[in-house]
Amino acid sequence: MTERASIPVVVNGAAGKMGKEVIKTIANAEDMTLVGAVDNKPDILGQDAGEIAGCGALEVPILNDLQSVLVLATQEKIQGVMVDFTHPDTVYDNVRSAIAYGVRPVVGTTGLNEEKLQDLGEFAEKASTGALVIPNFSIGMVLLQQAALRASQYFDHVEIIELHHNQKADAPSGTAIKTAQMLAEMGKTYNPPLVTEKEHLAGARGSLADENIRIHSVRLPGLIAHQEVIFGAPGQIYTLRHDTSDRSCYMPGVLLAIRKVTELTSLVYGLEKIL
Ligand SMILES: NC(=O)C1=CN([C@@H]2O[C@H](COP(=O)(O)OP(=O)(O)OC[C@H]3O[C@@H](n4cnc5c(N)ncnc54)[C@H](OP(=O)(O)O)[C@@H]3O)[C@@H](O)[C@H]2O)C=CC1
Ligand SMILES: O=C(O)C1=N[C@H](C(=O)O)C[C@H](O)C1
Repeated sequence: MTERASIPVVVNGAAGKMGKEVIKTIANAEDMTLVGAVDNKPDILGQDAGEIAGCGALEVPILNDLQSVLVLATQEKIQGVMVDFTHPDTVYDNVRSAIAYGVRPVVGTTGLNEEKLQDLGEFAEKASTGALVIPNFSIGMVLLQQAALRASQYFDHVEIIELHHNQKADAPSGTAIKTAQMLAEMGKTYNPPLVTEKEHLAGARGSLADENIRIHSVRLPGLIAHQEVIFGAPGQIYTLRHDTSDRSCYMPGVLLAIRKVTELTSLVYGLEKIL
């Protein structure tokens, strides 16, 4: 029997909340090998990524130099994959570096706007390198978005509320932005105004996304990640809600993305496109 070669994976943001969960997951995946780990938290540099993630030593030190770690992902039979859960300010550069080294990015980090996504898409296309940008890896969110698209055929009024832990750097969430984009792609403008509104406190009506969809962001300790899409029509409200209680909910999606990206030659945006 021929043995399938293992996919070499580098995790960027290895000491973060998502990075640690990803490292534990890769350590248990038979078809993947963690070959490198990157983070910029000074106190953990040089320490074993598995020990930091809480799954026991993996003989992979956490380093602070993405370029040299990417090289490690190019030494194996199969082209490597970089999983990125870092920060909105750094993700664009990380993805460009990975593609430049021929390492396929699987990006969970939010904050890539349309212009940057377009630019990365063109770069990946030129390099014939697969890349996945996935604002939300949970299956429940994909199902919520699909239900929202169906509801949008019947409701003209909709608003989005996203609620997250208060360590989140960006607002609104990447998921809420993607949900609004998907609703906007249905080819209609929502929420036709009935009155002239005046905000007595700036931001009271949330932020205005594509096609007049408003997004409201809540940040509180005790929350993880939650989203409501609320449709309204005379005499009725239809509410879709997704709640995350543990970051393990993202891991089946992350594993799927690592496997799928090795088959792609361009950039794909959204988990729904690879299910
Ligand atoms: N797509 C999805 O399903 C999900 C996406 N996310 C997104 O993932 C991202 C990370 O989230 P989370 O894990 O909660 O955040 P954390 O802050 O817990 O983790 C991020 C880690 O990356 C490190 N880091 C920051 N900048 C760099 C850099 N330039 N190079 C290397 N390491 C760096 C941070 O170090 P330091 O603290 O020292 O800066 C930290 O250890 C966010 O954008 C979040 O929105 C989160 C959950 C699910
Ligand atoms: O920061 C988080 O936690 C999350 N970020 C992603 C986003 O911004 O949509 C995904 C999920 O909501 C968790």
